Amino acid sequence: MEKQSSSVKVVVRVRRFVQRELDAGSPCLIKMDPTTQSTTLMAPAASDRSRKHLEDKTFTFDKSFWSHDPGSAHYAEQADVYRSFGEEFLDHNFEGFHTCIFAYGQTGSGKSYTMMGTPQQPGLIPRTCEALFQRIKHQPVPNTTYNVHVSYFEVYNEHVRDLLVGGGDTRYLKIRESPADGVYIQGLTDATVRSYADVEELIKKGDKNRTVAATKMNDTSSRSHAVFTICLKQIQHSLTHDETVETTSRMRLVDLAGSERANKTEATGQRLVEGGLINKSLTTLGRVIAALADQRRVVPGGSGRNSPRPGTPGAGTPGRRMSRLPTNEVVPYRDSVLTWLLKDSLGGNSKTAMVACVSPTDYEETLSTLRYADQAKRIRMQVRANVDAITAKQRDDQISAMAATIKNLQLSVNRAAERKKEEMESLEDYQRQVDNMQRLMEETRQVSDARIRALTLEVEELRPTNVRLRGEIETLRRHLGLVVGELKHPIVIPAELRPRDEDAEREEAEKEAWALELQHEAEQMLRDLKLFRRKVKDDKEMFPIGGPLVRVGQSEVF
Ligand SMILES: Nc1ncnc2c1ncn2[C@@H]1O[C@H](COP(=O)(O)OP(=O)(O)OP(=O)(O)O)[C@@H](O)[C@H]1O
Repeated sequence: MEKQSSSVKVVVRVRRFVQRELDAGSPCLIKMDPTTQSTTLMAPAASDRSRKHLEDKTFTFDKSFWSHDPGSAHYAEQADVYRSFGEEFLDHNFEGFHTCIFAYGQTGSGKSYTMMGTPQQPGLIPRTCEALFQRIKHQPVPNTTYNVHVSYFEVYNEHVRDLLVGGGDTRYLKIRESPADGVYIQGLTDATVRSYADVEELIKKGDKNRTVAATKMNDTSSRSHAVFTICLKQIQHSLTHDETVETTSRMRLVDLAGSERANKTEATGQRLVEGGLINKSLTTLGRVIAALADQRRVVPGGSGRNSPRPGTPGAGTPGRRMSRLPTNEVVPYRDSVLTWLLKDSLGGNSKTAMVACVSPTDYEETLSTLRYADQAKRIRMQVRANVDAITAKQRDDQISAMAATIKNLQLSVNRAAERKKEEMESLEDYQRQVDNMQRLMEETRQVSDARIRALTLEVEELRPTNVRLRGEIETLRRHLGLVVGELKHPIVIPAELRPRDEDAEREEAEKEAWALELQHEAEQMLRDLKLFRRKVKDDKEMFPIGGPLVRVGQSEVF
C-alpha cells in the first residue's frame, strides 16, 4: 500500500458554563465563526485584568464547535461532534488506517464529556463503537469476517493500569518495545467483543476502575490519562482467486487528564502529586508536538533518549507557551509514559485528531490550549493502510510457520517445565533428606533419653554398694595406715624375747606381702570410683533429662 501524507486534524470545542462559573458571574471569552471555523479568545474586561497586557487572539482550526449556548443556531451537540469527524475517522478504520483521537485541555474543560459523555449524552467513544457494530451488522462486505477486540488502560502517576481488570487489582503493567509490535503493554487485557453490548459492558467496567477525584475545578476530575483502543480486523475471502485480504486497523481514543495550576485547584497531598505528574506528561506531550510540528527536527526513528528532562531548558510548561527545542533535538517520546505509548499515534502511521477543549471563562489556560492546538495542526504524518492480500499458499505457509513457532514455543515451555520439574524433584529430594534427618534426630533423642534413664537407674542401684564400699575403703585405709605404721616403725622385741624359729620369720614375710596387696587394691578402687563419677557427670551434661527442643529451620534438633 502507498504511503500518503496526512496532517493532524485539530478541532476546538467550548463548553457551556458550569455552576461555579455561573455563581461567579464570569463572562464568556470565546467567540466562534461557523463560516471560517475561527475561534477568537477575547481579552477579559479591564476590571478583570491583571497587570499584564492581554489582547484578543484568533485561531483557525478544522472545526470550531460551539457547545456553549444550547439556544444558538450553531450549537454543537455530542452527535454533531461525532458526525463531524468521528464518522470520518471510522471510515478510515474500515479502510485499514490506524487512527487516534485525543482530547486535550485544562481541567474541567469538557474532555471526558467529549470522549465518553454521559448515558444520556454519549460521547465519541460509545458512538464510534456503536457505529462500528452497526456497520458490521448492516453493511457487511460480502465474504468478510470481522474481528473486534478492545483494551482500556490508564496512565496514572506515570504507571500503566489495566482498566478491564476488576477486583481492585492495582498492579502496574510494564511497557515493552519490539521491532515487530512497536510499543506495547505487557499483559494488557485485549478483550474480544462481538456486539456493542459487549463494549458497553467493558466501558462501564473500565470507567468504574478509572481514577477520578473531586477537585475545586471539577467534581469528577480525571486523575489519569485514559486510552481506549479498538482493533478491527476484516478478513475478506475471495472465492475466485483463492486468496484472502486482511485489513487491520487500530483506533485509539484518548481522554487526557487536564492540565491544572495548583493555585487554582488548591490541590494538596495526593491530588498535588497527581497534578504535578499530569503536568509533567502534558509538558512532554507539548514538546513532542513542538518537535513533530517542526519537520526539520524530526529524526526518523529517534528515540528521544537524549532529550532534556522536563524542567530543563527546552522543556515547556503547561499553561505557558511551548518553548523551542534545540535544532538537533530528536522527538522526546520516551520522556513520559504517555508520549512513549502514543508514539505511533503522534508521529507514526496514524491519522490523528486533537480535540482542544476549552472553558469559556479562563483566558490564560484557554490561550495556552489554543496555542497547543495551533502547533499540532502543523504535524504531518506518513500513513499507510494496513491491507495485506494473502494467497491460499501464503496463508498455508503462514499457518505452517506459525505451527512451527508454536511447536518451538511448546518445546521451550516443555523444557522450562522439565527444568522446573527437575528443580521440584531436587527440592522434594532435599525435603526428603530433611525429613530423614529429622527422623534420625528424633530417634537419637529417644535413644539418649533411654540411656540417661538407664544410667540414672544404675547410679541409684549402685548408690548402696558405693556407700558400703566407701565404708570398707575407710576401714581398709585405717587398717592399712596401722600396718604401714607398724612396718615403718616396727616394735623392736628384745633379742631374748624374739622367736628364733623359722615359722616366725615366714609369718613376718606373709604379713608384709598382704599389707602391700591391700594397699594396691585400695588404690585401684579409688581410681575406679573417680573414673565412674566423671563418666556419670559427663553423661548428665550431654543428655540432660527433659532438655529443651532446639529449632533449626523447619527441623527440630534436640
Ligand atoms: N459540551 C458540554 N455540554 C454540557 N456540559 C458539559 C460540556 N462539556 C463539559 N461539560 C460539563 O463540564 C464539567 C467538566 O467536564 P469534564 O469532566 O468532561 O472535564 P474534563 O476536561 O474531563 O476535566 P478533567 O481534566 O478534570 O477530568 C462536567 O460537569 C461536564 O458534564
